[in-house]
Amino acid sequence: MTVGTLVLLRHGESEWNAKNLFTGWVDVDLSAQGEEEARRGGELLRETGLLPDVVHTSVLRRAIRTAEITLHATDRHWIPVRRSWRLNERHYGALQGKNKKQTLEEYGEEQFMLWRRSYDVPPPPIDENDEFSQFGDARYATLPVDIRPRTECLKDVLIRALPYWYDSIVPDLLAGRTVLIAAHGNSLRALVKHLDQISDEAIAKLNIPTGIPLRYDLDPQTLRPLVAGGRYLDPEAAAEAAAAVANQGR
Ligand SMILES: O=C(O)[C@@H](CO)OP(=O)(O)O
Repeated sequence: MTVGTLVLLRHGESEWNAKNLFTGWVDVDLSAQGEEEARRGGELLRETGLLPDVVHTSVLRRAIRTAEITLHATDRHWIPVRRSWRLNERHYGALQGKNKKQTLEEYGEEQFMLWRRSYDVPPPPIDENDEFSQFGDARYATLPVDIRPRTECLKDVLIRALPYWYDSIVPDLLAGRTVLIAAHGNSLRALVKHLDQISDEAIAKLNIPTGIPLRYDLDPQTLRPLVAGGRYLDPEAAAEAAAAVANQGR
């Protein structure tokens, strides 16, 4: 059995990353720096000859635009694209729209980190009528109300992402394709947790930088990574940027 190559890409810096706001399902755009990061991501793919055959994104603008810019830079703007809410960022509940630094000051380090990085503690749910709720959003209109989240912890994200992984992404990999997933910090953390079998405790320390492609070569039988953690196409920039993500709020 053969297997294709998996490339994970967190969207470039968004306008709300730049303002240090919890974002989740709020559909903000890329910042100018984020657009530049997406272009650089595409250049890295082109330089290393890692040309995607198919792309999967969330239904959020920052991932969709990152995929477009990245593919444009690799001259692969024509490949098939599939989108699913199952690749969306983790729904940040009532924290959506709140400043990370102020939240840290108001609730303290322990609570802040529980909400931000614990595996199974979700933030408080968002009110349906909150200005940052997605309850009336047309793109989720066909989702039954009982699976439309009001908040999510990382475990919830993994549970809703796995059906898409197995039903839509794995078949592309088993067809030998190079598969690009353009998604989000926490939906990618959930996928990486699954692939690398990271413990519930250890996943709290894993941060994914914006705009740097992460390559995974997989065992064709088990679909587990041949190299744990995969390989960033620019490892030095990735380590520096991941440390900056870890320090957000401080
Ligand atoms: O705000 C968010 O939606 C995410 C990603 O930007 O933030 P964090 O890294 O704090 O989980």
